[in-house]
Amino acid sequence: MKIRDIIGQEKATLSFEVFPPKKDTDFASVEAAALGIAALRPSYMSVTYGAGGSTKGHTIKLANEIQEKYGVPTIAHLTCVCANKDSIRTALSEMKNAGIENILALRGDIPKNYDGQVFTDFAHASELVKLIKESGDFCVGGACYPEVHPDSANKQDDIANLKKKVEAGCEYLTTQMFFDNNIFFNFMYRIREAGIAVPVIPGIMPITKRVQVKNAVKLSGCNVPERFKNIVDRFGDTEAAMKQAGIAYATDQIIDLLANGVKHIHVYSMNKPEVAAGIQANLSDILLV
Ligand SMILES: NC(=O)C1=CN([C@@H]2O[C@H](COP(=O)(O)OP(=O)(O)OC[C@H]3O[C@@H](n4cnc5c(N)ncnc54)[C@H](O)[C@@H]3O)[C@@H](O)[C@H]2O)C=CC1
Ligand SMILES: Nc1nc(=O)c2c([nH]1)NC[C@@H]1CN(c3ccc(C(=O)N[C@@H](CCC(=O)O)C(=O)O)cc3)CN21
Repeated sequence: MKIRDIIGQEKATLSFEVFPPKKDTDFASVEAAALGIAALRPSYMSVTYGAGGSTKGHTIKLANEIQEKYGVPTIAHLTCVCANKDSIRTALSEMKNAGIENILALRGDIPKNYDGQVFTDFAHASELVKLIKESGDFCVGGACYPEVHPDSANKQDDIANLKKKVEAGCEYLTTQMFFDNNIFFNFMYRIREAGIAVPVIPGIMPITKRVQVKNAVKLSGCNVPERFKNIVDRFGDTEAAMKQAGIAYATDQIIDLLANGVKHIHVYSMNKPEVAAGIQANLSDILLV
């Protein structure tokens, strides 16, 4: 099923993200975690993709299993760093054969210590979006940055580039993580004013370990509010307490978004079924309203 149809319905949606293993030997544990999340029957799940197709086989296998075993629709990420048009066409044809109908078109993170050329046929996700739309009947999503992409000179440029991505055929957007909902609401105002009209799904990252704060900031440049810093300072050394607090913080953010008219929520659940289940349980009645 296409994501545009899932989010086109009246019902609110909650979706979860999983990532494939880098090493073959880790496949079984990741598979168990991903299927544990699929067993919660979220509205859909996304499966990430390593630079240059380094996890291609695992991404496709996980997405296919989630769909076949649990009937949960998936969106496979596809990144164009360290890729060329041929390798992307091959990946798309393998995805199509595995029954994957949705692709999240990303430029991708630039890998450290990569020997080859990082940008060859593609410099931006917008170029990847165009190729995917030309290559078959896929629903294509993309990423957007309420706090501005770290490589962008300024907000205006970033929004102008986002508009190009939508004009290339990107049908909906998922945001980079943020920990202050006001930043999301301001971003929505700015992009709607710029004429970007596609659905935008906030991406919420439950921080359940202290180390994730540093990583989240490094990946996204996101602002960490004082209220959130205090939580990590106080509970970050106690695993169970930090997990509970992280689930509660993410839940609180989600409830505020839903209360302000947002209908669809994506959770960066990071292969943690207990975190996905905790958030889902906290929202069980709220999502029905
Ligand atoms: N769930 C996930 O795994 C997520 C991953 N990401 C990561 O975020 C990073 C960026 O990926 P994307 O957003 O797909 O990149 P993108 O290509 O859309 O944007 C990257 C930079 O290039 C600029 N840009 C985009 N299109 C342009 C154009 N046509 N002309 C000139 N400049 C342009 C943007 O303003 C931005 O600064 C990647 O590392 C991606 O993997 C982001 C969000 C979620
Ligand atoms: N630029 C970018 N790249 C991504 O891959 C990405 C995003 N942004 N934004 C959305 C999600 C969030 N991502 C994240 C967020 C945190 C960690 C992280 O903290 N990783 C720890 C592991 C901690 C744990 O066990 O949970 C690490 O040490 O790598 C990794 C990926 C992946 N996604």
